[in-house]
Amino acid sequence: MSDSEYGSAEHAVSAAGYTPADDHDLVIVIDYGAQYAQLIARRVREARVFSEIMPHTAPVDQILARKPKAIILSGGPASVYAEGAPQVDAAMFTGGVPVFGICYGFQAMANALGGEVAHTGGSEFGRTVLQVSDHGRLLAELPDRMSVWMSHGDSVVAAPKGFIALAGTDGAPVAAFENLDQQLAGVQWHPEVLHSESGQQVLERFLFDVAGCSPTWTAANIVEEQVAAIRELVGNKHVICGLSGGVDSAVAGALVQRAIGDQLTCVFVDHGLLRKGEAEQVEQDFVAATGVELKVVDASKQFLDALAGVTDPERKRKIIGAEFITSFEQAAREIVLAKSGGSGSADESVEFLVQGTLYPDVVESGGGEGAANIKSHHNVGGLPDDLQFKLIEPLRTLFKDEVRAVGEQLGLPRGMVWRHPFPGPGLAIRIVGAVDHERLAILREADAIVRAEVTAAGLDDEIWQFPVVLLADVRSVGVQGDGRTYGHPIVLRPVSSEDAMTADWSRLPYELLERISSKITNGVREVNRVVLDLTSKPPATIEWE
Ligand SMILES: Nc1ncnc2c1ncn2[C@@H]1O[C@H](COP(=O)(O)OP(=O)(O)OP(=O)(O)O)[C@@H](O)[C@H]1O
Ligand SMILES: O=c1[nH]c(=O)c2[nH+]cn([C@@H]3O[C@H](COP(=O)(O)O)[C@@H](O)[C@H]3O)c2[nH]1
Ligand SMILES: NC(=O)CC[C@H](N)C(=O)O
Ligand SMILES: [Mg+2]
Repeated sequence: MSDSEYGSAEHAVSAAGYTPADDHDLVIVIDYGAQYAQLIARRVREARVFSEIMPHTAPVDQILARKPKAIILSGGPASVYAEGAPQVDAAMFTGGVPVFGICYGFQAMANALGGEVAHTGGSEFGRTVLQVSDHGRLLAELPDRMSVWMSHGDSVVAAPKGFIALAGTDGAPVAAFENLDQQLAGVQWHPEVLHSESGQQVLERFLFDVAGCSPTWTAANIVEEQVAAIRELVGNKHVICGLSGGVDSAVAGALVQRAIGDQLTCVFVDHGLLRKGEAEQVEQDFVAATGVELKVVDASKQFLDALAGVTDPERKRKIIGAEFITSFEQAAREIVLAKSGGSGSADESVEFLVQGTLYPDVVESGGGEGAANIKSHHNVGGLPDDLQFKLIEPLRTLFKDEVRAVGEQLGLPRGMVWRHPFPGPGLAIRIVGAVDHERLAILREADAIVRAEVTAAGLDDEIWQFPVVLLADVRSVGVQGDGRTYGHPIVLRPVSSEDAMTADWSRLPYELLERISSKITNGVREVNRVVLDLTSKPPATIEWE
């Protein structure tokens, strides 16, 4: 992944992505292939310091050119002494910028500065007891013994010269160190995961007491900053916003509306892959709350024709990404025609498209080196190469919970801000197999039953998202009304999450599951079996495709 995809200053100019105003500190997380790089960035932001991720392949001068107030080196799968392992350029430690190493980053720092890293045979995975020998500044006022989360096979056996070792575990003789003169520190454990006792405090000790960062940033800051940036970028041009009824586009649309008022038209594409009642909801909720001009495009025939017979998830995603843009282009032409009284003159063309793209969409769409491409989100990796619009994506560096904070700041209704996410490709990626009208009708019915039951049980706020999936190419034998049936299974996939980067399966009450199961098998033709997905993310993802 290139650093511009991770959200560098570059796209801020071309696409009005978000970079914080100069008066906020920036902390760069260098990603060594960690599972938790996003989580580190989120924790730093929770400490009210803006943070972005860059790949470990970025040259040091490029990193320093962004003028970070501090750098954090993430964990990673490699061994520092293995051939081809990513190394830290020693220039990272002499640029006058404080650096904090976590796990692999800690080992790489030790290795680069003359300490010793070895495979001691004392691997530690999961909960581990840490004994503090010297609190130093990094662990000041924290308990002498802490339960921390480890995931390593290598250990630092000798700290580099000038460093003070602060703590150890059975498997890691040096589990934390600091060098205050050079503003360098590191820990073997993962302070970013919730299972690590005092994890957030350790990060904050580094940010504030070692690195001298100031806690000035909040997601709400972006309202003011983005409104000004968008106004300047757009001038008097007309802008369209892809509005889905979901949280992200509602917040992005409301933000842009605040900047440019009626120069904005929102475009809702009814692609025929929506859930029951969804189209109506967009009109009722968003238009009522904001008074924005809304254009509804019925493109269901185009989408379903283009998807006919397609079973490969990535192909579905690319087709949907391209069809969305075709719909937006068509809508833009019609809007220009209407505004110009039929003349459609060139200077009234629509140059900009607003999308509610979030940081996880960008990170997960990956590609290139560094992060793997898990799935192409229709609004990032699924975009066509010859895109005619310039993109405005004011939420491109934010996580979901941060977007919700911005939505509340903008005064959007609670029900809209806290709505469960629904993916842009809609039910197409919840039908495992080819998509057609009949299968969509089956899934739509089952999904409506699930949503009604969850709401009736008062559990909407407990569950982060609840995909309902149709295994359209799987059949199993059932017995219904004393007769044999050969129907499809429906999968229930309720999850808890904070930001969709990781998730756990929701422990729902058996009575609710039972009600859902019997209502679906009684009420939905073609379904004779209901199953529950008990997988966290990772190893699975939330959606099935
Ligand atoms: N039916 C649609 N019509 C127009 N634009 C859409 C539609 N579905 C998705 N989009 C665009 O794609 C973007 C990404 O979709 P995504 O589902 O991630 O976000 P969302 O729908 O705004 O929020 P949420 O994640 O809460 O569902 C949206 O922000 C929106 O700009
Ligand atoms: O707008 C979207 N376009 C997409 O192409 C897309 N794919 C997944 N999702 C949503 O992203 C979150 C993480 O999903 P996964 O765990 O399945 O990757 C979950 O909230 C998914 O619903 C999408 N949203
Ligand atoms: N999680 C990590 O960063 C692990 C670092 C290194 N691969 C080890 O096993 O020790
Ligand atoms: Mg959505």
